[in-house]
Amino acid sequence: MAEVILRSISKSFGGQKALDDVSLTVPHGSLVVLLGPTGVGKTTTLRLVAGLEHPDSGDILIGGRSVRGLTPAQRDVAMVFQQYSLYPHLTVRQNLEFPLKSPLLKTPREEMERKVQDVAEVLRIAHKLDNKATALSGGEMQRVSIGRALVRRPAIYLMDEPLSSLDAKLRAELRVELKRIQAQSGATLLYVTHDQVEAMTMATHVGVLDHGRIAQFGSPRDVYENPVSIYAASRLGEPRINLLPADIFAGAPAGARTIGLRPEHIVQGEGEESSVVRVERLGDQTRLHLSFKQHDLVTVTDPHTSLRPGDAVKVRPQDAYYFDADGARLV
Ligand SMILES: Nc1ncnc2c1ncn2[C@@H]1O[C@H](COP(=O)(O)OP(=O)(O)OP(=O)(O)O)[C@@H](O)[C@H]1O
Repeated sequence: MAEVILRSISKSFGGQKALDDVSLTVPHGSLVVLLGPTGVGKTTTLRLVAGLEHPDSGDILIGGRSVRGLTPAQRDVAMVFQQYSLYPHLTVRQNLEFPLKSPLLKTPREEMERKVQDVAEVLRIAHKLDNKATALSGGEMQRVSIGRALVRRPAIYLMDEPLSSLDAKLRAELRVELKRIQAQSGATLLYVTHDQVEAMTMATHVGVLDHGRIAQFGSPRDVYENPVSIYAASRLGEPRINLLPADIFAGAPAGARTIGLRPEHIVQGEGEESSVVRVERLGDQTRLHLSFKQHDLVTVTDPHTSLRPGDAVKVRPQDAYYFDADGARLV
């Protein structure tokens, strides 16, 4: 496993800048999640590290060595794509063995069998080892694709939304498994997702991408608690951060245009009056949709609340964020 460094990477397709001067370090043994909406350059970043694309400028180092000019195989990366890519004519076992059969690795038969069995068990596909890859459900195929990466110990694993095609239960299970495997084995992983729950629960570091630039890089907790901008603040947190005109409450600092309130920044039962629009019971969380001076506010409340639509609730901000007219954080 190795540290991966991107140094001032830029990449355009036609006239369109996909990445604009991106510098990023994926520390040895870390799980770095690239987070951002569609089209910000997440997949392009992975493809550049893998050697499937080449930067217009900048350099990529894996284990301290520039990989310029090296083929994907020479870079020793294992990539899992959003869409499974299996050999359909082979069985699950043969698909999982395939990466170990590379002439470079020369894996002994016994070790290969053990690795395949271990990975199949972790990914809950051991009972399907002798099935043809085509005789699997979509979720099973995706687990085999993840397994094909995990049987190896490359310098870095690159994963592009590997769990997005799985159902919610399996996604939640594999999220925990992948994190456990990574933490136990000390693997280095660069992981792309839209899913903020994956980012919050799996990442050692989060890189928030905004139109081909790194908007913020830090631990998930740091990005959540200390966002540098409205954009970064909006990437994490469910329900999403509430954004209102800064002067809607007294006490906004000079230059503030927007106040950002996460649910925990809204004290209920004190302050100014709002009215309940809806109480949304999600099982593990009860959300309170409020109307405050013509603005919507969403927060969480006691699961046993007796509040009903039309009721009045007092609210006041506590430790809120303030942003300037450009969306940059002030305090
Ligand atoms: N091969 C390509 N040819 C032309 N444009 C491309 C190519 N690959 C990416 N792009 C463009 O580069 C930008 C970044 O794309 P990229 O796929 O990296 O985004 P992303 O953040 O991974 O999005 P998604 O979550 O939808 O996969 C987009 O504007 C995309 O249209």
